Amino acid sequence: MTELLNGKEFAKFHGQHLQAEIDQLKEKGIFPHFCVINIGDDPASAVYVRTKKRKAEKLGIQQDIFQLPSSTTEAEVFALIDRLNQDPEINGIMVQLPMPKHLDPEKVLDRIDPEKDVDGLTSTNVGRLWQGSHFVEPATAAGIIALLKHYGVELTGKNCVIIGRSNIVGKPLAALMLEENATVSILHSKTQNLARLTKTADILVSAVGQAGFVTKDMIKPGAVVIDVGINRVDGKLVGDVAFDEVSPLVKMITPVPGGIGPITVEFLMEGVIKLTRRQYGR
Ligand SMILES: NC(=O)C1=CN([C@@H]2O[C@H](COP(=O)(O)OP(=O)(O)OC[C@H]3O[C@@H](n4cnc5c(N)ncnc54)[C@H](OP(=O)(O)O)[C@@H]3O)[C@@H](O)[C@H]2O)C=CC1
Ligand SMILES: Nc1nc(=O)c2c([nH]1)NC[C@@H]1CN(c3ccc(C(=O)N[C@@H](CCC(=O)O)C(=O)O)cc3)C=[N+]21
Repeated sequence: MTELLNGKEFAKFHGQHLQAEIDQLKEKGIFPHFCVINIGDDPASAVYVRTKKRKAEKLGIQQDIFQLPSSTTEAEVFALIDRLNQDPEINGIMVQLPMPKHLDPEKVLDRIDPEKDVDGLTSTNVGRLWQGSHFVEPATAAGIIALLKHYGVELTGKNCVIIGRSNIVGKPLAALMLEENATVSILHSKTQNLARLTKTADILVSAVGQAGFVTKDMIKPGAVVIDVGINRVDGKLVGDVAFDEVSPLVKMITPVPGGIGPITVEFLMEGVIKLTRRQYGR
């Protein structure tokens, strides 16, 4: 029998622990506060920003959303980030991706104080991640590891194959999987004979962004499949995995929607709380 890894439920479960932590902080007079900067009018980003807002509201985390026009200059974004970096009331900052083409995402993200970097995407925090001295992790990667542990999936010595090498998903997940003693392969658009490699996966993660990308001929029977992809097909939300043909072959699989998406949002909030604790701990 295939087990469905229910991200929505896991996020709810995890949220209860997080809520208790937030309540404790509030008793001490500490009110976690984070900011989302969204530049431009990408429709998907608008949805994610709203989802984060709802989640933060539910948990009682204070938050400000800065909606900037797509014509925003680098100097203007820097000025805003600098102001938030210096504001002692603000514990976490994130800049929604993608940003307009004329802005250099690496440069913009690097303007964030690493101590307030909720996404863990500043070069300092990426370095710490690969060094094993990290205090905040990119939310999707952290959430995937937590989900697998929650469902009792063994990672030590397992072959983990990740399709996609983005800074936001593929690379950070590879770092965390290594830390969990998995043997990691990262596949991308120049990889030859993809299926030969995906068939070695005990844990297969797809973060490509193409509906129907992972098909049954790419699967080792009994594998655990994590579908990070978010694609809209005829107005419907689907992942990268051809779910109907793949799911009967596997031990466990995440659905889309209701899989990694809700977990990502949950772990972004956890990032805010971790950073808040750290700022008050010093
Ligand atoms: N559920 C969630 O919480 C989240 C979901 N997402 C979703 O995950 C997906 C990936 O996002 P993100 O990581 O930002 O993606 P990017 O678009 O930055 O990267 C996609 C990756 O897929 C690789 N790729 C593209 N085509 C192929 C191919 N034919 N064969 C093998 N590899 C290929 C690319 O390779 P190359 O590097 O060579 O170009 C690249 O590394 C998207 O659908 C996004 O919406 C993203 C973040 C969070
Ligand atoms: N700086 C930055 N950090 C991010 O973490 C970040 C980002 N930029 N840019 C875009 C990606 C994507 N992402 C998702 C968040 C929530 C869902 C989510 O909640 N999905 C729901 C469905 C939501 C819907 O209905 O559209 C689900 O899968 O069930 C999905 C994807 C975060 N990202």
